Amino acid sequence: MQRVRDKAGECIESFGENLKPPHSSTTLAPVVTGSADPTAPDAAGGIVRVPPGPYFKDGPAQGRLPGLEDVNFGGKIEIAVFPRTPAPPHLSTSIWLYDGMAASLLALHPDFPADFSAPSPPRYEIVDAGSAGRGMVASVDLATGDTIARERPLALFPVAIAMDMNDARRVYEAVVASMHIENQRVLRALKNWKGADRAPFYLKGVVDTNAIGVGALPGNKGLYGGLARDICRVNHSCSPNARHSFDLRTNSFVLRAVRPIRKGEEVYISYLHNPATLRKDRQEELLRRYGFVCSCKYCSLTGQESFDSDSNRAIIYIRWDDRELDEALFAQWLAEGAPKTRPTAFEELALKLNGFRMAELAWTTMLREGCISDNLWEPVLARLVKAHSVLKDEKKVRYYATKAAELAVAFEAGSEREWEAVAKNPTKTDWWGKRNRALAT
Ligand SMILES: C[S@@+](CC[C@H](N)C(=O)[O-])C[C@H]1O[C@@H](n2cnc3c(N)ncnc32)[C@H](O)[C@@H]1O
Repeated sequence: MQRVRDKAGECIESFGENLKPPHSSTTLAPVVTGSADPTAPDAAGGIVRVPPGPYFKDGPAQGRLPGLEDVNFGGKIEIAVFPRTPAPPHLSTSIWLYDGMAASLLALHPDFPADFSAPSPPRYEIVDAGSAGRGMVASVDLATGDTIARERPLALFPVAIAMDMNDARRVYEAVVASMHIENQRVLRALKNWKGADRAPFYLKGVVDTNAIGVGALPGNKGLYGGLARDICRVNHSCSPNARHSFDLRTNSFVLRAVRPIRKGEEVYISYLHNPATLRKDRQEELLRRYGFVCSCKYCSLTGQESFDSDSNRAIIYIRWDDRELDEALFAQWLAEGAPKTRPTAFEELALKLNGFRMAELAWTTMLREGCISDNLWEPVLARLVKAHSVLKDEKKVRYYATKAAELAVAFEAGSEREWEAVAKNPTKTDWWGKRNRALAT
């Protein structure tokens, strides 16, 4: 993993550690360089080594940057502006690339960046969000799985960079200088919440504060992060109502609702590795990695409510960690059926812990806590659909399969069609009536 080091060799924390898993990376094709339109930073859109120019300077930047040629750490660095034809600022992205990466990118996606469509009219507004600064609110009612925003990044950067800090600063400046002047203005408006003590230089502070996960790009294993005009304004919640992803082919961030969001409600994503952890651990992680004290609804709870919230997170966390045991218990429940007589106190506990009840507990806890775990929703809903199929409860099978279909869209699981088919024909699954014994409740 590459890391920024300062002169003394000290490792400087890099941004974007919350980034989502890498995209598939593959190989090669040449990139055209040059510029046809002198008013655009790189109208030809291929690789250019851009002039150093002071970043945030008014006026287009173009041409070659002699001063960057000696910057060569972990491979040669190039700065590419895409697309290759003149594009309006909101469709133009500057990318910090290492040797061979542009060719790899174009080999994988020769039409990179492919066209995409964003919801029109827009479904959000950027507003003042109080102590958290600016934030995004929904301007229409949104259902689970709905696309809230789709946006091309202003710039993409490697998450961790191994080079002299002053060299790193020059490359950052060169990336910004290569950006369309309007995009430089947008970048200038983004906040640096890191402060001098947490970022080695101002621009890195801006990137570290605002970058969103992209994953790995073809031709390099390192993770990338990107800045975007509006999606960067989405604040964090430990119970987020939205989730973002990056679509490499179209070079666009996608923001989707993971539960219904009402018009006027703020949109939140999670910056955490795993939001299903205790409040003090979440707060510690956010402070350490992002330098802010979380003021989300769940971190602001006090007394019994805060205790209950921690208990809910523990249930979600444990269930996530406990898949194998869960499977064994579910198999046991299937094989043995439920007791037909009223259970004793001890048996009642055992009944609560069977594989079916565990799934119910995990699902209702996730709903109560507003925290849909990305690793847990599908196995849990699959379990509930199977269990209710076995019990021939058509209504419940339909309900849980519909929830799964919606979440499959929100989490881009690719299984929405299968879930829709189950919801449509609950009695046709291979689990229907498989265990022909009633569950005692
Ligand atoms: C990616 S920016 C989000 C947009 C930012 N609010 C703005 O004004 O541009 C991340 C910064 O927003 C603030 N922030 C985001 N979520 C927060 C939360 N739950 N509690 C407090 N501050 C938060 C922090 O200062 C954080 O460094």
